Amino acid sequence: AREIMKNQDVNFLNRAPMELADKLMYGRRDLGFAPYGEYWRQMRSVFTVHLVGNRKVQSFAKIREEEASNLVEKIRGFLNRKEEMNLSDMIVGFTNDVISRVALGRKYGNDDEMNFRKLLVELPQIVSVMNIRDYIPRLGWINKINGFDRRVDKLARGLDGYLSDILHERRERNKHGIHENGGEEASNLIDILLELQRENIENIRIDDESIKAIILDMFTAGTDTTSALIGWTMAELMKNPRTMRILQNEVRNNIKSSEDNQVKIPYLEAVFKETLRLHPPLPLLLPRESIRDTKLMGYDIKACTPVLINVWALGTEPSIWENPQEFYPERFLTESGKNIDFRGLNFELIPFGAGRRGCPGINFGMAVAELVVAELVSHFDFSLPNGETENDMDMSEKSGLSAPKKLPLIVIPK
Ligand code: HEM
Repeated sequence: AREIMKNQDVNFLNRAPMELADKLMYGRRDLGFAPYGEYWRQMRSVFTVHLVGNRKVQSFAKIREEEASNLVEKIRGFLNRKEEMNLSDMIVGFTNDVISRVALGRKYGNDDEMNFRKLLVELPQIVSVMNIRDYIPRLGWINKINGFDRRVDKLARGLDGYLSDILHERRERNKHGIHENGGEEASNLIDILLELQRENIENIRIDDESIKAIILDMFTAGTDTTSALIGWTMAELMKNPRTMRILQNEVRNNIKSSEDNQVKIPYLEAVFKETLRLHPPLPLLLPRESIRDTKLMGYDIKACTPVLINVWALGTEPSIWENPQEFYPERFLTESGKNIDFRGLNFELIPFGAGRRGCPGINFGMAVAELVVAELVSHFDFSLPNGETENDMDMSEKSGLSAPKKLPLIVIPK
């Protein structure tokens, strides 16, 4: 992993071509699936500087907080009824609402918008399917027979229709230069992209298809990954009541002693590192591809060789980690453990990848995940339904490019 993403990063900067990305992301005009080259470089700079840079992530704090409060209120609705609820579905809905508000400046109210929401939820699920045609082209006919091709075409048409309407609507609204927040600064990503398009900043030519593809990136790359992380964190906390109790105490004490909910809680960070170690949302990262012939640890690698990096194996490798299958956040609080971070420098823990093609949305995703988990564990205790205990919990993953929990997490809140 270090050889590919650090020492020879420049030789492995391409993404392996994926048919679904061609169809759904306007011929790979997004960032995540764009082939290596000038267009990718420009979009990467637009993304990291203008869309998910630190200042931007901070400016979306209010949206995160409002949506986390909405989730807490929804869960409160279950309290008196003592009913079980599907926490996994609620987490997916929450993540989607945050990203929709940030990206599109809107939430879903009427039926038409709810249809769009359904498509946005379906998008990352479809993209994460291991498409047989990418691996064994001769078996591609299977996708025609089982209806997969039709489903993808319908999804692409549906998304494009809604996104074109939204672009038109935002252009009309922004004609007078007044943004939703009444200020001069655009408050959502689609407005920022339209502004960049108008002003032709840094000589980057952004057409409508680039805007639509970049917006879809937020949903493909941002929602499934972030909700898988939140879902796994809650599942591991339910499975490990000792850890849940320590975390609840830490969070509740911190909230009491501080007005500022941006404060870092070391135990919460350790819980996230431990979850990302055991359940990386993209266990094989996003497939890369070599851009030229090279020699890798003595082997000859041809140009255009697809590369998969098994970060799940790195996170559970017994020669690196003590009791690797045990959920034990304290390992990240010891003298040696506290220096291990997930930002691409410590190759034993690289759930966000590393190097120039590493995830640009780390701060965005972690800000959403940290806030909502802190809110959930500080407001509620949770138990399992039907007298189940933590030993009965099924912790298997769904298979695909992303790996959320296979069975939904059903809980009773108190
Ligand atoms: C817990 C949440 C997340 C995880 C675990 C995650 C993980 C990853 C991984 C493993 C990659 C591939 C890295 C590589 O090839 O080295 C990636 C790429 C990417 N991620 Fe994330 N991600 C998360 C959240 C987000 C969010 C919230 C956004 C958007 C705001 C985002 C946007 C992207 C984009 C655009 C790329 C492609 C970058 C490129 O190809 O240049 N991610 N992510």
